[in-house]
Amino acid sequence: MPDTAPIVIIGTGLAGYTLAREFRKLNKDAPVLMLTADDGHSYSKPMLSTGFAKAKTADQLSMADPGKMAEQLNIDVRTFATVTALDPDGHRLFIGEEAVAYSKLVLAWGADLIHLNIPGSGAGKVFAVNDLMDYRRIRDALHDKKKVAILGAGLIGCEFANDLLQGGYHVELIAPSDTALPGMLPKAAGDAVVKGLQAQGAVFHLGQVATAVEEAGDGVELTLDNGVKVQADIVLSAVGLRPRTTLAKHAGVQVNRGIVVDREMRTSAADIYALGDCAEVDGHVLLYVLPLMACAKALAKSLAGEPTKVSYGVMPVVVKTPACPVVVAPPPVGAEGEWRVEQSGDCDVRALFVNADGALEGFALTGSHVMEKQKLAQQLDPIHND
Ligand SMILES: Cc1cc2nc3c(=O)[nH]c(=O)nc-3n(C[C@H](O)[C@H](O)[C@H](O)COP(=O)(O)OP(=O)(O)OC[C@H]3O[C@@H](n4cnc5c(N)ncnc54)[C@H](O)[C@@H]3O)c2cc1C
Repeated sequence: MPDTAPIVIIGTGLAGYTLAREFRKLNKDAPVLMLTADDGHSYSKPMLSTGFAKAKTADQLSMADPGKMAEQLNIDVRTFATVTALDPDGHRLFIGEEAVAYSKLVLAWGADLIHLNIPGSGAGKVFAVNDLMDYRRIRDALHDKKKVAILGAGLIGCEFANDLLQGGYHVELIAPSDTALPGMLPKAAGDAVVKGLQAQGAVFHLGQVATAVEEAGDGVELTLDNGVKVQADIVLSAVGLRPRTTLAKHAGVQVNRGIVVDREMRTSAADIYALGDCAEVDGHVLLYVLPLMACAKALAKSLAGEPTKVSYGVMPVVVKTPACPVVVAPPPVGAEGEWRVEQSGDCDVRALFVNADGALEGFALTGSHVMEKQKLAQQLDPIHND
């Protein structure tokens, strides 16, 4: 490895750019090279599922182009530079045939969309949104159109349903679950979200999967497994994300559900770190902004010479469905206990996850109960206590 090799960060999402910004606060001039497979614009990904309601174009959601980021942070940014392999022993990575040396390497390359591969001639009208370029594509596809079929009723499916409804679109959601946000919320709270979105005009096909997607006129027709046909201008697939692990695994870096890192974001390979949607930090795979911010701050210090462990506090997740507001602090994986649910009206649910000793381990709040977030969060133990 040449002495002059830069710190290389792969990924210019919130994880990559936040790390670069935090690092520059501590070290003004160590060379940093950022590589990204996309156009390198800095944007807030959570805003993508609020863009139709606010009538924002992709350009309006971009906060800075890569040139501006490079100038602001005194870094190099290479766009449309897809890393194809890692060579941890040689302290190199590859962009196709080109080798790039690093002193330290940070993997901030996010998560892959899960694709369903539904058979039929309409596959070209199935979209998914996981970055600003996807958002640009779906906005273009929806120009002058009115109807969207959404596959999946998880966080992203429900947020886009709410957003598209607010933007004036007709929305039908198709999901195999029996309620919204399954796995994240107890059923009563998921049902409150379903009712809230229905009140805004959404049509739900729960307990169903799409078995075919065929072109029909300018749009598509989906066939559900109960035989029902759903017509739409386009389909938005929102069936989930999976941390990107393939290149790391091929390079012999330990992966599990995500790229395995300790609380200093160190992978199993020397001088390689990971954070954000691709990382499994101390056993936690949390595809949200607050965890990656905490990781970026800690890793910036470590890269600047002060080894620092990340400390996760209590990090409730706000689901952006104003039709039925939701805040959830899921109980720890494997926690034993029960949901105690109180409900008033269609949309107002307070669900508390309580263990055998009566201690609060998690909560899910909808409607007017979201106001209780702070009070309840104070009663939860942080993920890390030190
Ligand atoms: C619609 C939507 C709404 C959301 N809303 C919220 C919310 O309200 N609150 C919240 O906390 N979280 C929310 N999230 C999740 C949150 O946005 C993500 O956890 C976070 O943005 C992930 O950032 P990241 O930098 O890890 O990954 P990404 O933003 O996905 O960045 C990955 C980067 O890596 C690059 N890359 C990938 N592979 C390669 C390669 N081989 N070579 C080079 N570059 C590569 C990509 O081009 C990109 O630059 C939302 C997510 C979505 C999709």
